[in-house]
Amino acid sequence: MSKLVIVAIGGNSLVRDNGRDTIQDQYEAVRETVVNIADMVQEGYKVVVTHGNGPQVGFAMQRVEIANEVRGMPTIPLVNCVADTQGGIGYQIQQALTNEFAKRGIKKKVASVITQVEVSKDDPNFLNPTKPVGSFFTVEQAEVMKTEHPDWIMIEDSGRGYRRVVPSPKPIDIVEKDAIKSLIDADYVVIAVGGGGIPVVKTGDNTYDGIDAVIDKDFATSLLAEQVQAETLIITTGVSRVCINFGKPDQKALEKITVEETKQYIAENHFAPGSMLPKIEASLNFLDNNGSRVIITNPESLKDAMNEKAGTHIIKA
Ligand SMILES: Nc1ncnc2c1ncn2[C@@H]1O[C@H](COP(=O)(O)OP(=O)(O)O)[C@@H](O)[C@H]1O
Ligand SMILES: NC(=O)OP(=O)(O)O
Repeated sequence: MSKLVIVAIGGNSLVRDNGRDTIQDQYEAVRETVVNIADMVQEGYKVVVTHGNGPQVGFAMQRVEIANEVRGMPTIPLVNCVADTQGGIGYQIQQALTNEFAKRGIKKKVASVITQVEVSKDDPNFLNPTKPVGSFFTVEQAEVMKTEHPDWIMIEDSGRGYRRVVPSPKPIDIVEKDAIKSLIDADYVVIAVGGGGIPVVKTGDNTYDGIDAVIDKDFATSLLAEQVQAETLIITTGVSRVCINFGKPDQKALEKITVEETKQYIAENHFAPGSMLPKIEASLNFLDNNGSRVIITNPESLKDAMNEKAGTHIIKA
């Protein structure tokens, strides 16, 4: 049986125009990304796909708020916006992959699983929002947004501008993990934990309720990778390699790093919170829980990265 690889697609890598992309533009970005995933399937890898929703869920929240302000339409809770984006992006990936397989004559079925992810209502991250969502704003635009929306909390996101942040509790369990495993065993390419999963809290034995938050998809993906015993975790994002001194004149791209070196770079603050740091922490979690290797790269480098010709590779020692 081929080795199981989990590929996480970054939400920002599916958006090209900071909130002005049409659905067709978003589909085109998905289509370009799945070409690289189809290459991996064609090479014989068994693949599970996860994806982010940071930009998209922020756009959805804004649509809801504008419809409420302008037309008095009922608001939609954040947890439902997460579910909507999980369905919308999952649909695009599912259709684009199915079409790509048909074009190449690959006999593989694709299925998305609506995935609830359990969190704790006592998670301290509910009191300290850190997950950037929606568009990037200049400092001047951010000031206007804060005046218009006094309840918004905004942070600077990796030198790319200011963004609204929402609470991001840590994932504890994946409610639909058995369904996901069954589909993997039945040889499906499975799309799961979209947008980090729909955040839910346990209300009893096998009962759940939604809670407003956006789970980091890198943490949810690493938990899924552990629960389905994946061998390799690949996180695709906007950069081909992780860097130290990112954005500075002495920036250096990393090709292969050990867990110990990675911990040292974390201690030296090389990875920005809310963007690269969660990817690195999720990678270490995965390696700590029986994962073999992690690759962080951009979608177009996927195939080369599998052959160690691209990407940043994190290994145990
Ligand atoms: N040390 C670093 N090395 C490379 N990229 C970094 C680093 N620190 C921050 N970044 C930024 O983080 C981005 C990835 O985070 P983000 O765009 O939030 O993720 P996602 O692709 O999951 O939406 C990169 O595209 C880059 O702009
Ligand atoms: N939910 C989430 O982590 O999304 P991004 O990958 O788009 O930030």
